[in-house]
Amino acid sequence: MSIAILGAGAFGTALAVALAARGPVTLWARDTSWGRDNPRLPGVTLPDAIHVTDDLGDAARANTLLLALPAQALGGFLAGHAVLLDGKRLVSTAKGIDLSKLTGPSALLADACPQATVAVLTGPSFAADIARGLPTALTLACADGDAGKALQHTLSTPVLRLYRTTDVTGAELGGALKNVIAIAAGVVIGAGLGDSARAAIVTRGFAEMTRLAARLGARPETLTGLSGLGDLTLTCTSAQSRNFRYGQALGSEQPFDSATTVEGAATARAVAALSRRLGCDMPVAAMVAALAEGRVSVDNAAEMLMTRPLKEE
Ligand SMILES: NC(=O)C1=CN([C@@H]2O[C@H](COP(=O)(O)OP(=O)(O)OC[C@H]3O[C@@H](n4cnc5c(N)ncnc54)[C@H](O)[C@@H]3O)[C@@H](O)[C@H]2O)C=CC1
Ligand SMILES: O=C(CO)COP(=O)(O)O
Repeated sequence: MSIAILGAGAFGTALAVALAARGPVTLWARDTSWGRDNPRLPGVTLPDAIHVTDDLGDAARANTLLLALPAQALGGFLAGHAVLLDGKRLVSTAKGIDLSKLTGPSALLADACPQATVAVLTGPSFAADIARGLPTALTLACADGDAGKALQHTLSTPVLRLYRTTDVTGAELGGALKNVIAIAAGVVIGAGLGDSARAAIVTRGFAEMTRLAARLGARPETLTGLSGLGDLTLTCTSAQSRNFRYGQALGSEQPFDSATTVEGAATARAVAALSRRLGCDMPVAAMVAALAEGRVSVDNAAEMLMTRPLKEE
């Protein structure tokens, strides 16, 4: 099975390093001027088994293509290149909800490439950890159980352990929504509101993650698995997380580098639109969207969440 990774950001590069332990991997990037040392993943020199190319036609000859692009870039990329990808095994690593279509990456892939086998790779995993060969467990979600099993075997290594599910909706929503809650957790810590408040926002955030996911047809157990609770735990507790750090900057009114990929900001806006459409109450996500757009202050956001009507848990 030949493998290519499309997108040489931190995660695409880290996956290439991990999979190169099993055999040759092609890594496609728009710009390959960095040679064997990708500034998106500092301190890692690519092993020889990775073929780096800026020729998408060359990369797309592989039969398994991992799309490691940000969620808001995926639709535009597919609009330009779907013809090269259709019919392949396509695995998205994007953790977000497309703002214009209000869908996850699997629907974008299926719409653009109707003959492809579509899957999602998600779960708790920092690129730097994967690139260092630290043990990591992820979820491979594919609606076609046999295709999912084949992909699980193709993409697992001794240190990259993939569990599989056919619940693509649940797996990709877990990965997208945890980023929104991680921003909220970062805001709490950045604003000095304390660890107790963080535990509260993460738990209530998880409640609304499961509520929206259930409305969209996800299975509850998927949300309590690696792709949901697992990734929520990681992202809300680690300063390695860009979403958490962005939240910290918002909470402490510090500047944040706008070139950093922060999936949860756009996804919070997408979730706010979805929650209005579905009549599904998502107060933490709504507050993250308002904070990211500068519509409320941190003090107001905390007060608004604390003074909502009292209710059963
Ligand atoms: N970094 C991490 O630890 C993890 C990231 N992810 C997810 O993987 C996805 C990618 O994240 P990262 O690699 O970390 O982001 P990144 O910001 O490091 O890299 C994004 C890459 O996508 C490229 N790109 C953007 N738009 C493009 C387009 N239209 N065409 C071609 N290339 C384009 C950029 O040039 C860049 O190389 C995100 O959805 C993220 O949530 C998932 C698990 C872990
Ligand atoms: O998805 C991730 C870890 O599982 C990476 O999180 P950040 O995008 O917040 O860095």
